[in-house]
Amino acid sequence: MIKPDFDSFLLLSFGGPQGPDEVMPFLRRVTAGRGVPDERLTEVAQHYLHYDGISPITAQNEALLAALQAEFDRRGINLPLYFGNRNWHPFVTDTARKMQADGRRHALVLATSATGSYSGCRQYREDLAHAAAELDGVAPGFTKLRHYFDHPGLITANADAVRRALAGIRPELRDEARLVFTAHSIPVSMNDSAGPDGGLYVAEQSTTARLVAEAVRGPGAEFDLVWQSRSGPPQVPWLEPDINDHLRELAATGTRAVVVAPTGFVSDHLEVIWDLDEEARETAVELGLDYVRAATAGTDTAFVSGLVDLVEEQLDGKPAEFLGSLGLCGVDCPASCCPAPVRRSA
Ligand SMILES: CC1=C(CCC(=O)O)c2cc3nc(cc4[nH]c(cc5[nH]c(cc1n2)c(C)c5CCC(=O)O)c(CCC(=O)O)c4C)C(CCC(=O)O)=C3C
Ligand SMILES: [Fe+2]
Repeated sequence: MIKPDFDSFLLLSFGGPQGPDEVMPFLRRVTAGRGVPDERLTEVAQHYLHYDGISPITAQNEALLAALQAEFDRRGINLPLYFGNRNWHPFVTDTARKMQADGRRHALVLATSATGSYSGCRQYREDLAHAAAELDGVAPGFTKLRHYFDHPGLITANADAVRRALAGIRPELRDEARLVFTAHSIPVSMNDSAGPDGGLYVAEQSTTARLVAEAVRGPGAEFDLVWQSRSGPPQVPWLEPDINDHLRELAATGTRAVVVAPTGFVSDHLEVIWDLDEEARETAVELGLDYVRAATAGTDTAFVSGLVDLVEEQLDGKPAEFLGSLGLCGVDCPASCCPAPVRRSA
């Protein structure tokens, strides 16, 4: 295949409400056809309203864009940057229309999910396809960058954050503090069908967690990978254990301190600050655990530089460094990979 001439860059993300009136429309949009019960929506709406209905994710993506722009400038990469979301303004369809009007023909796309799974990879591909289908005339081409769950930039940023978090644990408990990594829970069936051979989501999340734990504490370091932010109807199995149950289990078996690192997310968005800084912290306090939450990669310089390495990998065909052994999945996914779940009504 002839390599396309890339002329633009698109940051593709989830989106979040920017005021109280936007909360319910946003939640209905996210969960349309997904069988998420109304009680769950009402509960999640309260989490957003706790922050005046403003999800931090949009400002965080704008900060990431500015950091990427600075790194592009530093390296002489001359691609204009665009930003679009799946679920809220700026919608990727509107962004694609703007790109078309600006004469852009082929964009490199960075999704704010570092791993495979329907929600984190295939659905973003669908979002791009829908956006292109909405346009009159020739739509820009979109080439998604590979998954970066094992990229040294992401690992370094998270390892530095875990070290800073450990420094916040009482000195006498620091060495014994348990390293607990979290990622978004997904339905077990979604993990079973993730990647060319299934199970890719858990495999990639485990790789990130292991690489970060080993960067901090050396080869063979112990760690736990658990899940947060479960949605869906109660009768459908999702990945377990939940972080709160896990903290109870740890406390019951003698753990006195934990650092919780949400390595499954790239910014401190609402699911991080609510589920970990409010809920899980409260659980930990009740249990008498020392608890410090590590920051996500955000605009960490190692992370941003690593992302730009992925851009350069596409521009000059030079493979970027990666530490894991799961290959370059995320660049040329087979069509059968990470299929959409069966739609259901609430
Ligand atoms: C794998 C994954 C990621 C990580 C990859 C990625 O980053 O893309 C992620 C990220 C995010 N999820 C987010 C928010 C929500 N996710 C929900 C619901 C769901 N998430 C799912 C999966 C994931 N989600 C799934 C399988 C559902 C069930 C409905 C469905 O099958 O689609 C719901 C509905 C209400 C509820 O929580 O029940 C909300 C509000 C926000 C924004 C936070 C903010 O506003 O700052 C972000 C970044
Ligand atoms: Fe989600």
